[in-house]
Formats: sequence, C-alpha cells, structure tokens
Amino acid sequence: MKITEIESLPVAAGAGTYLLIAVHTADGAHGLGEVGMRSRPGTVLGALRDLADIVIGQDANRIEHVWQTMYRGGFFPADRDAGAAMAAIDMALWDLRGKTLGVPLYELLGGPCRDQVPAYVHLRGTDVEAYVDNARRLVELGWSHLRFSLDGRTDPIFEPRQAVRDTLGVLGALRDALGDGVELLIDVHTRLDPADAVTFCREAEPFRPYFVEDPLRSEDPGLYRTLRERTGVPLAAGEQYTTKWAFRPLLEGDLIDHARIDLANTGITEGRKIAAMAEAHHIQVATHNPLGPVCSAASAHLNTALPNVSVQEQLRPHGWDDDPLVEVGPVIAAGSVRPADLAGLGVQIDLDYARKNSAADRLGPPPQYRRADGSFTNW
Ligand SMILES: O=C(O)[C@@H](O)[C@H](O)[C@H](O)CO
Ligand SMILES: [Mg+2]
Repeated sequence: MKITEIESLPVAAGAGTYLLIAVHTADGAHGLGEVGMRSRPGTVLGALRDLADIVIGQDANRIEHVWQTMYRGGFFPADRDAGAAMAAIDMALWDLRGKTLGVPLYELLGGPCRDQVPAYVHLRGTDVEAYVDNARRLVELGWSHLRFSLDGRTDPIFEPRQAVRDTLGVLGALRDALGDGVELLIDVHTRLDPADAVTFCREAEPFRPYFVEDPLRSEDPGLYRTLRERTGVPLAAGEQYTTKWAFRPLLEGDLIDHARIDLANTGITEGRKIAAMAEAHHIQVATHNPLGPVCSAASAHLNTALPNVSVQEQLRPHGWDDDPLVEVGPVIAAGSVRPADLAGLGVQIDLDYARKNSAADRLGPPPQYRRADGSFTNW
C-alpha cells in the first residue's frame, strides 16, 4: 500500500467550496480527506506539497507512523496551517484503511456507542423577527439544536458592545418563542475582549444557552480562566487548534465544557487523542464542522464511536442531496447525522467533477470587519 500521490482538489460544488484531497496508492486505491483551513489556500496547498515529499513512498497502513513523520519530519512542528494539511492526509489514510479492510471507519475506532449523532445547524436572520421565523422553520423540519452568531448586523462594521446587546436580544426572543425544548448555541468567533465576553456570558445565563462558543481569542487558552470564574454559562472552544498540545491547557484546566475538535484541522489520529484527554475531564466533544462531505463523514464516524459526544456541527439542514459532486455522503436527517453504510469514510465524490470544477480562485480570506474607528476585528 505505497502512497504515490497527494492530489489537491479545491472544488466548487452545489453547496459551497471545499478543499478536498485524494491520497492515491500504488494499487490504484484512493482515500479522501478535507482541509479545514480554507482562508490561506496558498499556504495549505504549499504545505500539502511539502508533506507529499515526506509521505510519498510510505506505507499507507502505518497511519500513526505517517503522522509522526509528517508532524516532526520538517523539524519545526507542523501545526496550524501545516496541521490542517496534515489533517487531510491523515483523514484520507483512515478512509483507505477502512476501504482496505472492508469496514466502516467507526468499526476501526471501537464500534458504535450511538445509533446516530445529534447535530446542530446554522440559523441566520437579518432582524429579530427573521431569526424567530427561520428558527421555527428549522424546528418544524425536526432540528432541536440551532446555532447563530454574535453579530453587529451592521456589516462590515462590528462594534462589540452593540453586538452583545443585539445578540442578547435575539437570544431572549428565541427562548421566549421556542421554549426550553430547543437548544440555542451562540458562536462569538473569538470577537470579544474579556470584559465584553464576561458581560455577554453573564447576561446570556438566564436564557439557558447550550453553549457559548469562542467568546475569547484563541492565542492564550489561559484567558479562559478569568471568564470561567465569572460565568456559569457552558463554554465551547478549540476549532482553531490542530494538536493535543494546543488543547491541553483548556482541558487540563477544566476551562471549557465542549471541545470543538475539527477533524479537518486535527486529523483523526490526533482528534481521537484530544477526545480521550477531554473524556478524562468529563468534557464533551462538539465537533467543529462548517465544512464539506468528507469532514462531515469523518466527524460522524468518530462521533459514532466516541463515548463523550454532545453535538456535531452541520452547516445545512439538507446535506448534499442535490450536489453534483457528492455521490454518497453521510446521512443527514432532521437533528442528526450518521455515516453512510460503506467501508472507510463512506463518501464517494465524482473525482472528474472535482477536477473540472476547481475552486482554487474562490478560496481565501473571509470578509474583513472593522470597528467604527477603522481598527481591525475578527470576522
Ligand atoms: O464554528 C463555526 O462554524 C465558525 O466558527 C466557522 O468556523 C467560522 O465562521 C469560519 O468559517
Ligand atoms: Mg466557531
């Protein structure tokens, strides 16, 4: 099972743009992977080429060994941008392993702990009424976990205190309209400084959110200690981390309640180790996955096999039903996701379609936000 090629497939498909890869082997097989960081396409495509120098010629069955050589083989640790490229290769090797053995990936990860994985979808709105209407529609479709963002709703200007007030208004209106049977998740996108994050979390408490995600920036996980002391709201973080070492302070300090592992940033080999570290702290895994069919499948497999799962992110309520790229993908039913009943990741894409519909020029930095004074703030 010699690895012969890492093929990058930035693809524009029915439902969005994805940065997929195919790892090919000498016997004509291939495994699929997905890169989680699409905001620096040149960097990650370059990292994939650098990693190919290390990986080509290796035995695809030695997944942990390949991980060690990718991570440490360039002397400088391959984290962040290179970590996202590594994650895609690692995911593809697990797909290949499952296909070679003829079993779904979750069987290799210990077998199922659950029948399907609870999932949440994204909720959007231009004003409070639109949020409530859109939420009601999703609930009617059977979704019980809805996620929306802390926004200023004056794009591209983001004023944190205004955004905190607006978002608390939306949260309160949703709770009033939907009652307690619907779980509400708020993603702050690392946009707040500690003072505003404390205000937001404390004032959100009476509305019983399922979690508040990324209230603080990710550079210094120790920052969460202050917030933790000042709010009882459940906290979620971790989507920007690629390694167990990055997650360690959050987990060992019991600073979060939900670990936002993104398998297209950590890979499966590292992601399951992070999940085990979380388990030791009674922290639930809430996989980050605003991504495509391959990462969604990988997440569904790992979450099927893990004991400590809260909820999996799924961008769209309808999955890939009408997407010309995706021949088989994970099964998305109202409120949940489960892997397709096939070997490996259980994803089949039309490789020719992917090659002909490159999204190379459509990936890049997200829209840029500004404070009213012109200074930068996170998207
Ligand atoms: O949790 C999420 O889905 C978000 O934080 C996205 O990863 C972010 O908006 C970048 O696309
Ligand atoms: Mg997020």
